[in-house]
Amino acid sequence: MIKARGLEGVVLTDTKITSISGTKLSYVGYDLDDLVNYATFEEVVFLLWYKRLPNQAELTEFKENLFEVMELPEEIYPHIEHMDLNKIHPMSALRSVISLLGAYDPEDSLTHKDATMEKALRLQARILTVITTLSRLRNGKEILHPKKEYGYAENFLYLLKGDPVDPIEARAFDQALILHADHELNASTFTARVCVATLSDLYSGITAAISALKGELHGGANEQVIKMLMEIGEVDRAIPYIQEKINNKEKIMGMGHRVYKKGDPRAKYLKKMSKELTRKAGQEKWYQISEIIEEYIKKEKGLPANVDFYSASTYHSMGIEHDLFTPIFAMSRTSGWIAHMLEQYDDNRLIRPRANYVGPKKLEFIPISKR
Ligand SMILES: CC(=O)SCCNC(=O)CCNC(=O)[C@H](O)C(C)(C)COP(=O)(O)OP(=O)(O)OC[C@H]1O[C@@H](n2cnc3c(N)ncnc32)[C@H](O)[C@@H]1OP(=O)(O)O
Ligand SMILES: O=C([O-])CC(=O)C(=O)O
Repeated sequence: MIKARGLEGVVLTDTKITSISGTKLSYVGYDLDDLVNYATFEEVVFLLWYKRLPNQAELTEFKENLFEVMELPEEIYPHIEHMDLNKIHPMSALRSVISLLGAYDPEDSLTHKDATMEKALRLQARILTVITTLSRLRNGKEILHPKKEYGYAENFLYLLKGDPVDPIEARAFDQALILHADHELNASTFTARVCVATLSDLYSGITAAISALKGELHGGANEQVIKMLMEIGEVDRAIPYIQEKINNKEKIMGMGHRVYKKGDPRAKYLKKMSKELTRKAGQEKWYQISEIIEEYIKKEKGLPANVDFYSASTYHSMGIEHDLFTPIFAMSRTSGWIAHMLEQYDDNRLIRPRANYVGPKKLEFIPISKR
């Protein structure tokens, strides 16, 4: 038996979705740099699911199809209204509501491909509405309805904050969604694939994946980054704060990566966005503190910033609530999770590794009355 702690370096499967080579990242053969500069999130979702870029007519239809199913079904609202949304973390609420949406979605056979793609569309469209609805309800705001003329990123910002949607923010947010859309066999994607490899459905896979993304070693790191920035508060406190953490052998959230040892290719884009948007919001200090931390950790520990690091100050500068950062990651990654689950269905084998037993052996059984 081969043993690899944390499955480091283990190749589970072939994939046609995402490739990581050194510090180069591509989706279905397209360089991330081109996608982030020239594509929209919807084009990337289409690419991940259908393994080719859409033409204009296909993209228009895909966007319309997403829009058509964006509203939440009526039967979901009583469940949400029963949740104490000011106490429950939105990532937990999201996990539960996605599971509920699955309960109300028809249980079609997995061999019925069209039905599976319709489910995929409903999931991608409604995860947006779930997050914005959770936020608006807990803030006592009326629920808004998606607008057909808005793209996915714009609709998210609109449903969250209302009009007007700032075009600079909307483009940055769209790019952030592209940057988070897929990342090969990260922990949550692996979780989704393990789940559906039992021939469970897409909702089960997404619920499982959200659960895995929630942890702070994975997607949950972005919320921890903003928490850290807020604790630091001022530029001159950054170095002493980080030094103390390092002396206490604590991890610095948003730094380090299992695969990228020399740099995460997504981080430079988020860094640029953070610089521009914090400046636009008159909050440049969050970018400055982040940059000090990044340089210090690189020099002292040789660790690069990952995708979660600069997304924190970027989203903060857009006025997004901090506990929505990880749900937003989930919203984007739903596209990649779905792509991977579809790929898993296409060439499925149950995922079932082994464990090396190291506990006690041949113990004498003592009946409960004598223990
Ligand atoms: C979207 C994403 O999921 S990106 C990752 C998001 N997660 C984070 O930002 C959390 C902070 N980072 C980490 O915990 C890690 O770097 C991970 C989990 C991302 C990758 O971890 P692994 O490849 O398993 O590395 P591992 O945790 O074993 O660390 C190796 C060494 O580097 C150190 N290290 C790794 N990351 C950090 C960090 N962020 N801060 C300080 N030290 C770190 C570890 O303490 C360990 O040191 P040691 O060998 O002296 O014990
Ligand atoms: O690939 C990983 O291990 C984590 C990551 O960066 C991601 O999921 O985007």
